[in-house]
Amino acid sequence: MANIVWHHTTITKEDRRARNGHHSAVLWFTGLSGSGKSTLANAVSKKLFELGVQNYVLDGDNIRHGLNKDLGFSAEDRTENIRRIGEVAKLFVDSGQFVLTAFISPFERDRQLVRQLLEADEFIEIYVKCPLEECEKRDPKGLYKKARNGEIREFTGIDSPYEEPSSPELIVETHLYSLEECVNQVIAYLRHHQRIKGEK
Ligand SMILES: Nc1ncnc2c1ncn2[C@@H]1O[C@H](COP(=O)(O)OS(=O)(=O)O)[C@@H](OP(=O)(O)O)[C@H]1O
Ligand SMILES: Nc1ncnc2c1ncn2[C@@H]1O[C@H](COP(=O)(O)OP(=O)(O)O)[C@@H](O)[C@H]1O
Repeated sequence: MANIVWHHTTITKEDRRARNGHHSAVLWFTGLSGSGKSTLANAVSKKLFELGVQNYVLDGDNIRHGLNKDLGFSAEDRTENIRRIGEVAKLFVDSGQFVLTAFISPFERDRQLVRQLLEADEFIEIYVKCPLEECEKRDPKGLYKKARNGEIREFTGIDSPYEEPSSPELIVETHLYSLEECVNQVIAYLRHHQRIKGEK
């Protein structure tokens, strides 16, 4: 970028991690609308909070009301949505915290670009897997019904694609396991890979 010089901060990411007593990373939840991304991200956030792990949830609906309110659901806008969220997530990692992101993020390439923004141990892709039929049955916001009626266009899974992650760190199947079991699977992953302390 012309005439813009990166300013190095006095307090480093390592300083902040040392103060917090834990690693920092992105937990990137991806999946269809209604698969359980928000529910799961918030439940994992609560569990991490109880364990004394600094964390914050970035959620699709909320970000689209503020930072990304200029973006719609065309492929280009979804790509820009994920690019900005990736940059924000990186700032959270730099601040020494865990950041849990709950976005459909339907394109493999966009998720890969976010992964490349971060160090290898800072990006944990969690595929929140649930069959379309089940998501449609849940329809927590009534959006699938609208999409089927033609009231919403370019709806993921109906007339806009979802590309399954090719090699996620974790797959959580919300139609097979309870919310509590899914939370435990995420926490177990973090402990097993020494991202947080504790036994499992
Ligand atoms: N056309 C269309 N397709 C998909 N989703 C739609 C659409 N229109 C509105 N919504 C609502 O917006 C939420 C998805 O926003 P995201 O930012 O996660 O989408 S994306 O990652 O840019 O694809 C999504 O939220 P979740 O249900 O939490 O996934 C929907 O509530
Ligand atoms: N194991 C599970 N994990 C997460 N959500 C689940 C699970 N089982 C059922 N659900 C339900 O599925 C719905 C998921 O909605 P939501 O979290 O808004 O999905 P998304 O953010 O992916 O659109 C909620 O009504 C939630 O109670």
